[in-house]
This record gives sequence, structure tokens and C-alpha cells, in this order.
Amino acid sequence: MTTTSAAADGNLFIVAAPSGAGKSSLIRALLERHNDGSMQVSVSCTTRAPRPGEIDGEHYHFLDVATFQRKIEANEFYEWAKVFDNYYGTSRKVIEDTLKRGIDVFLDIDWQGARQVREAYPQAQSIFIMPPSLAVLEQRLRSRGQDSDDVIRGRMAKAQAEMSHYHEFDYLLVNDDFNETLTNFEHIVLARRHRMALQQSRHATKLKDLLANDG
Ligand SMILES: Nc1ncnc2c1ncn2[C@@H]1O[C@H](COP(=O)(O)OP(=O)(O)OP(=O)(O)O)[C@@H](O)[C@H]1O
Ligand SMILES: Nc1nc2c(ncn2[C@@H]2O[C@H](COP(=O)(O)O)[C@@H](O)[C@H]2O)c(=O)[nH]1
Repeated sequence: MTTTSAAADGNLFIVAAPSGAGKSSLIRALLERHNDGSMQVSVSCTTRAPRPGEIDGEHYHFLDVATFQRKIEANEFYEWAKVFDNYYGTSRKVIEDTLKRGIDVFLDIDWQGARQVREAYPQAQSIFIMPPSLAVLEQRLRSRGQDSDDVIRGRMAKAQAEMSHYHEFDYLLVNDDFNETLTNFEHIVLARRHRMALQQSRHATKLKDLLANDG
């Protein structure tokens, strides 16, 4: 008789930060380092207008408010929140299907969404990214060159409220030197993968021993 152990689900990582602290850049860089298909970033839905260069389906799924609200009613979101006066949400089906295929998923979301995901999926690992200072945060938003002065002012006004939730997260990284932060981020992700792989192999060994001793 042959025994097969179920393939392990992928790991779910929540990454939050005040706007401009660098979470999207860190996730993108990590995915470039591990471009073997074992990791994916979730493409959120939003009612925010696309920025120049943003592509529908690649950076976000851009929806109108009525469509977004219909999806809320139909329970299609794993989590959703209103952030900076726009709706943002994560598709339930895509996340569940991707994790089932054994692929690690990164959610680039705010603290409200992080709370909802933790409740739905307590084994998710959560990482909060802090900027070195508010002055640096503002400088990053400005040098990104994608938001108007008004939008930047609005995001800076909400930065401290977002940062006040850092203690709800499993890990805290201060993104000063980018490469150093990326390496620390990578260590968190790889340590989680190794822990889960070890658990899975212990589980498989136990099952084998149990069957060997049976009868
Ligand atoms: N450690 C760093 N040092 C200098 N610049 C950085 C660093 N990390 C990110 N940046 C730059 O800061 C800007 C904001 O980064 P990014 O867009 O990744 O932020 P974010 O947290 O994803 O923002 P949002 O929540 O608005 O999507 C980008 O121009 C990025 O290149
Ligand atoms: N709760 C969620 N928050 C999300 C999601 N996708 C993005 N975000 C957060 O919104 C702000 C602004 O993003 P931007 O692209 O307009 O700069 C940022 O903090 C994101 O993390 C989501 O699906 N759910």
C-alpha cells in the first residue's frame, strides 16, 4: 500500500505600513529574488483612480463603487476596507485557490484589512513596515512622484493612525536601508517556510510510523 500525504498549503503573509513606507517595493523585490512561481502578491480591487502607468489587472483591478459594493454584498472579499476615501479589497477566491496550490501569498493591505485576515486565518504571518521618520516618509511619497500635494497631505495626516497599530503584527521592520530591510523581510518569510516544511515532514513521519506499527 502506498501512503500519500496532502500537499501543504502556501503561507499567507500580511504586509502593512503607512503609505510610502516601502511595502510594495519590498514585496516586489522579494518576488524578483524568488521568481520560481512559489510566491505571489495578491492583486487587490480598488475604486481609486489608476495612477499614470498602472495597468488594470496587474497593479489593481480598478472597479467603480457600485461594482465594489455588489462584491461586498456577495461576500466575494476576503477582507475589504475604506482607505483614504476609496474602497480596497482582496478577492476571497483567488487567495483560497492560490494557497491551496501551495503558493505563498503576500497581501499589501492596511491595518483594518490585516485585522480581518488575522481573524479569518490566524496562521497568517503579519509584518509591519515603519519608515525611519515622518520626514523620510513624506520625502518618499514626494519622490515617488505619483500623488498630488493634496493626496500626499491626506496620506501624511493618516500615517500616525496607521502606525499606531504596529503592535498587532508579528514582526516590525524599520525600512531605512532598503537592502538590509529586504534581507530581514526575506529571513522572516524563509523561516516560516522552513518551519512549516518541518512540521509537514514530522507529520508524514508520524503517519508512516503509525502505519508501520499497525497490526
Ligand atoms: N528603504 C528605502 N529607501 C529609499 N527609498 C525607498 C525605500 N523603500 C522604498 N522607497 C521608495 O519610496 C517610495 C514609496 O515606496 P512604495 O511605493 O513601495 O511604498 P508603499 O508603502 O507600498 O506605499 P502605498 O501604500 O502608497 O502603496 C518609492 O518611490 C520607493 O522606491
Ligand atoms: N484593506 C486593504 N487595503 C489595501 C488593499 N490594497 C491596498 N491597500 C492599502 O491601501 C493603501 C493605499 O494604496 P495605494 O495603492 O492607493 O497607494 C495602502 O496602505 C495599501 O496597503 C486591500 O486589498 N485591502
